[in-house]
Amino acid sequence: MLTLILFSVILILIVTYIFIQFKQYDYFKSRNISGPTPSFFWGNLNTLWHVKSYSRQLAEWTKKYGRIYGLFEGTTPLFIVSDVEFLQEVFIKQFSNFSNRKMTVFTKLANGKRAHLFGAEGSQWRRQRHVINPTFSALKLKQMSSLINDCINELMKKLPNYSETREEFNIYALYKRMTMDVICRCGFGVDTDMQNNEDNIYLKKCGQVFASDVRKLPLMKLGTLIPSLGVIFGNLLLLQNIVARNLSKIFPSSILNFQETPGFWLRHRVQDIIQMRSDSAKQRVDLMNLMLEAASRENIEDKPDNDTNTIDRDQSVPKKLTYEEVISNVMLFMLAGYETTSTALAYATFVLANHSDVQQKLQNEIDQHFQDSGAEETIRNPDYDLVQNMPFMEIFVKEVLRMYPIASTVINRRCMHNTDVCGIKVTEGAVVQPDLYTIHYDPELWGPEDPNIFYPERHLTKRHPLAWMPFGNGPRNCVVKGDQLESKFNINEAAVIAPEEVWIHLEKRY
Ligand code: HEM
Repeated sequence: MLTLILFSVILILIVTYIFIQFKQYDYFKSRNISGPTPSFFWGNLNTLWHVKSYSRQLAEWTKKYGRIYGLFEGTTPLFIVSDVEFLQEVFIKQFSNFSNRKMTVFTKLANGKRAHLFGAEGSQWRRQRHVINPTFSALKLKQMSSLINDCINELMKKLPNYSETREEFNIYALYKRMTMDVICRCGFGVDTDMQNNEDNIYLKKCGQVFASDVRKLPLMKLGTLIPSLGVIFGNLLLLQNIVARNLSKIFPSSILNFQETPGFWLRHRVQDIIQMRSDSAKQRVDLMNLMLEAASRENIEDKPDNDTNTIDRDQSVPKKLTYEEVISNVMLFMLAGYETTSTALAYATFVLANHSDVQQKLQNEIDQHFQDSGAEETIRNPDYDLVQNMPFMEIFVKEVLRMYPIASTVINRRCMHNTDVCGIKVTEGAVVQPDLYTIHYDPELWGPEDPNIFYPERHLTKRHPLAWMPFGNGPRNCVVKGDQLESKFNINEAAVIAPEEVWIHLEKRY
């Protein structure tokens, strides 16, 4: 009898679960929004996990289903949008309803003590952004110019060898090493020399972090499919790493090769460095120091979310970070800056190699500035102000990132409170994901010149505020501001759309 009751309860639970799942798949139909057919349990993930490019697939579906269509990650509904008015509502006007990103296993894991700016939510995010925003001010970046220039000069020493032999070489690899040196010096406080030491362990570990697509880890996939169990999968991932780390200490040369993931390895190194820096009296101007100045050993109580749309003007937010948060953010800057910036530089080089007219214009502007400034020191060490005064450089960079929006997949917003956007009901938990390729190549937004052509001057015409968003948009955009574009390239996520290699050959001008 008891067996029969138990069996009936389990059966009812399974049937209810299946019924709720099926019902969820009516989400877009009930709103008259079309989209590719989801399959039971997976939603559209089975397709998305197997396509070569997530962003290109979204653009393909936009051609078929229109400017707003629906997808499912497991049972989570995703609005895929290339309608800029809708996006303006979500990213700017209704920011308080859409202040967080899509939930991932890492977001769940990072919630609480360990959260960094990218993953933090609500009032914790607001406090962190309040502290970190000034760290990326023009003044602070200016103070870091010499650290950055040293790394660029190291790269410049290498390039003449290639122009003399006129051999083709993969410049992307050199950019990666240079970018990592910059990040380690500015963010990490370690004077690495990866450009001359290819075996550097930090370079290897960072390379490994990007080589493996974390979204495809089995525990990450499970967390995406069943978000309600995300905390459990996240903690299993953490446990797996703690066990591997301790086993590798006990059996350092075991044939079983116990290893924590590269991300966890990096986190522990950052922890050691922060400890050293906090104990040392020596000061240096870098991102780590700027954050350590705001670090507190005390517990920080965040007030309940007050739905403020502004960050800088809100004086009630405490200007403090915990040590755990400093560690997480140093790690974040390292990962957020490395792949994005080196890839952007690689695309910029690709464009210059293919457009001699653009190359010439940029060269003229640079030559002109150096002639005007005259001083030998400025020529060797161009600073932030000099680079800010180059209008063609600015539109060139903007056009590179319009055609190659490298971090488009990380731009999304999760609905926090049921609301209405442009007449469509969006419920708590649903995600809005812009289809950036369609937006950036939309002739209505970017014409009359063909958006498929590299034409920097198109940025001289005023466009829709949401037509260009390689750094996202609204209060939760990239922490390095738009007016610091060029320094972004100097300063420096598997979400980055990157080429494998960029082979070029150099010729001496004189
Ligand atoms: C070409 C270079 C870069 C590109 C294309 C880029 C792109 C992006 C994008 C698309 C986002 C998401 C924005 C949104 O959701 O609206 C983002 C966020 C972020 N980026 Fe960047 N980024 C770049 C460089 C950097 C650098 C150098 C750093 C720091 C060292 C950085 C730190 C961050 C942080 C901390 C966030 C999270 C902001 C928040 O949630 O409040 N990025 N970035």
